[in-house]
Amino acid sequence: MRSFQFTKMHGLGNNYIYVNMFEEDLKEEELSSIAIQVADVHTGIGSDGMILICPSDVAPVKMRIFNNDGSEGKNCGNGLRCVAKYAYEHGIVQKETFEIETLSGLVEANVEPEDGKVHIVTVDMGAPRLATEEIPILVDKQDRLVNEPFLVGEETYHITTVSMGNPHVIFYLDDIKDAPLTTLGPIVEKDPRFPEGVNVEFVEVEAEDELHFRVWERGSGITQACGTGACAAVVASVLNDKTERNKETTVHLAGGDLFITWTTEGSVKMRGPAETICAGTYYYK
Ligand SMILES: N[C@@H](CCC[C@H](N)C(=O)O)C(=O)O
Repeated sequence: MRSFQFTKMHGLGNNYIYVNMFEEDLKEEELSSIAIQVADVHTGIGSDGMILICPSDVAPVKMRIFNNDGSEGKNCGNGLRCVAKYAYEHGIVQKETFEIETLSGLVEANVEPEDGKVHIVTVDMGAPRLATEEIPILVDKQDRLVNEPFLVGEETYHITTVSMGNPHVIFYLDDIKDAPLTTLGPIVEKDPRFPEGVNVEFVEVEAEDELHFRVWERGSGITQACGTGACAAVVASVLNDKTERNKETTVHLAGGDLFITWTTEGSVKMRGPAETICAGTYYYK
């Protein structure tokens, strides 16, 4: 039997098994299968997926995220806050502001320690990418998709697409309680017009600085929160003239609140919690 040490952490209930790859040595070709195993609630630990905290050539630390179906994502907002907390608390970094490498580029994290422990982290997520080829979505239009008609079956919806390093599609609803998470979510996630799949988000506008948000995540299904998705929802809401640029917007997710600003300088700043659940040894064959 083989084993590795893990820490389970969550950001607003979006929970992952974190593995410190400065100390552990998991085989590259087994990462996808290990993510599926640890995420299983019956025979594993139970989680939305697995996140690796890795050495980097260009930053003090690098994050890799695997969804609970074993697919590798390119970014994870809640994961970034937890990686920042872990890196600071475990001495991987000594500064309160530092860069984290992701598969979609570098971001900057700022931790707010109290007695050596971190509970709140702000991440400068960089600029959203809006061009259709950067989402990617296969449509004739080359520039951004904002409130564009989108046919699913016989129903026409209106969508806005945003990449925060990973793909998001936003649908607006009058009442978040009606979000068709398990019906529209999986169909749109795998729609061939999104060649890499997509994270599907439903948003209700409460006020010009307040949104309600629910998500069907690519590769993981319903989760309590999606940090990149909440950032994408704030960007989409500015593009749709529902909220204001450079003004902090409170996003109410199933697991709690995130505070997000799309700054006039271009980047999206996300502030929110990061918590440790437990740590231990995971055994596998
Ligand atoms: N929960 C995450 C996003 C995780 C990756 C996503 N499912 C993808 O495949 O792009 C977040 O907090 O951003």
